Amino acid sequence: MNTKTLKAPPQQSVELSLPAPAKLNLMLHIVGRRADGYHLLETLFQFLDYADTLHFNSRDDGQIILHTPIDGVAHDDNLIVRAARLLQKNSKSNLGADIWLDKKLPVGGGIGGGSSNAATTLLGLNHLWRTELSLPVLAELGLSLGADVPVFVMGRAAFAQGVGEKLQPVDLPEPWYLVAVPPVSISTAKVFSDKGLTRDTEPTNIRTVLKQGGHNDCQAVVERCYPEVRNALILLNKYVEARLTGTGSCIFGGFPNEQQAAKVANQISEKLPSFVAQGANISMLHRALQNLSER
Ligand SMILES: C[C@@](CO)(OP(=O)(O)O)[C@H](O)COP(=O)(O)OP(=O)(O)OC[C@H]1O[C@@H](n2ccc(N)nc2=O)[C@H](O)[C@@H]1O
Ligand SMILES: Nc1ncnc2c1ncn2[C@@H]1O[C@H](COP(=O)(O)OP(=O)(O)O)[C@@H](O)[C@H]1O
Repeated sequence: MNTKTLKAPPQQSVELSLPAPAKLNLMLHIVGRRADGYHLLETLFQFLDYADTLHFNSRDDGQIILHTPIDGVAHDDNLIVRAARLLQKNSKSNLGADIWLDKKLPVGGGIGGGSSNAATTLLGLNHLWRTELSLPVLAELGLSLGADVPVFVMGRAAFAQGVGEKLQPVDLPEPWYLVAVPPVSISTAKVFSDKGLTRDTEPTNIRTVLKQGGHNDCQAVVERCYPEVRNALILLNKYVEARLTGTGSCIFGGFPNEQQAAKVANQISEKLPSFVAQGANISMLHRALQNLSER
């Protein structure tokens, strides 16, 4: 196979291109643990207008081929390939797909790149293959791939409970965020298995969170284990109240407009890479699908 020619999608013949946006956890409380070891969370998810892009062409032979590998992730382990095969199995579709990924979201950054790639694959191929599974069915399928997949499938900013699958949509302000990317990739499983992680925050509710905010229980562990993140927080906190998203490594702060966020991004740029993006209550993926259905 000539991988060189396959690295980029064949521009003219791509049937469908869709974004796979990032998320932030504006707060993340750990309120307990299930018998299977998974943690019970309360978290506020908001999307960012900042995304990977996935390109899809359908195939008649049923094969799923991802042409753009991610370093350190085997083809068949990639959440894109796993999501495509899961949809194939559950829809009994005979079709396959050629898929290309333009990766922009940092891997292991706590902004949900892998889960978002999986959700975009489920919704994208559901559209391309005309398999017509409903969003709740796709969200349930997605949950078997990762705790974060359902929120990306549903596409609405939400207060989440359980392991992240019990979703209550919320309307939040949509500020501009500066998201700093410390030079480290963090394993979610490693943070959740840390002995020092506190797992006993009092359960709260959506109204209290919207009024009083919250914190991220993973932050203390990540600050202790990763000096890159600790130092990034010290730096960004000089300009704005900064917090970890998910299990890290990314940290973020909110601004009333793009200019103010970009100014700080510029001021820290020599020490800390970052990007600026607006918060979104409806994900870019859902806005793109809406546009398709209106065409
Ligand atoms: C912590 C959060 C917050 O949004 O995000 P990230 O920082 O990973 O982006 C998520 O709950 C992560 O969701 P996701 O990245 O899909 O995690 P999964 O693949 O399901 O789980 C990875 C591993 O983390 C642990 N895990 C995950 C979720 C959870 N509620 N409890 C856990 O204990 C388990 O050990 C699991 O094997
Ligand atoms: N398409 C994908 N994009 C990113 N990571 C993936 C993908 N498929 C599998 N992975 C695996 O999922 C892990 C978590 O990645 P990612 O979703 O970027 O981070 P986080 O869970 O911190 O938001 C990666 O380290 C990688 O091993």
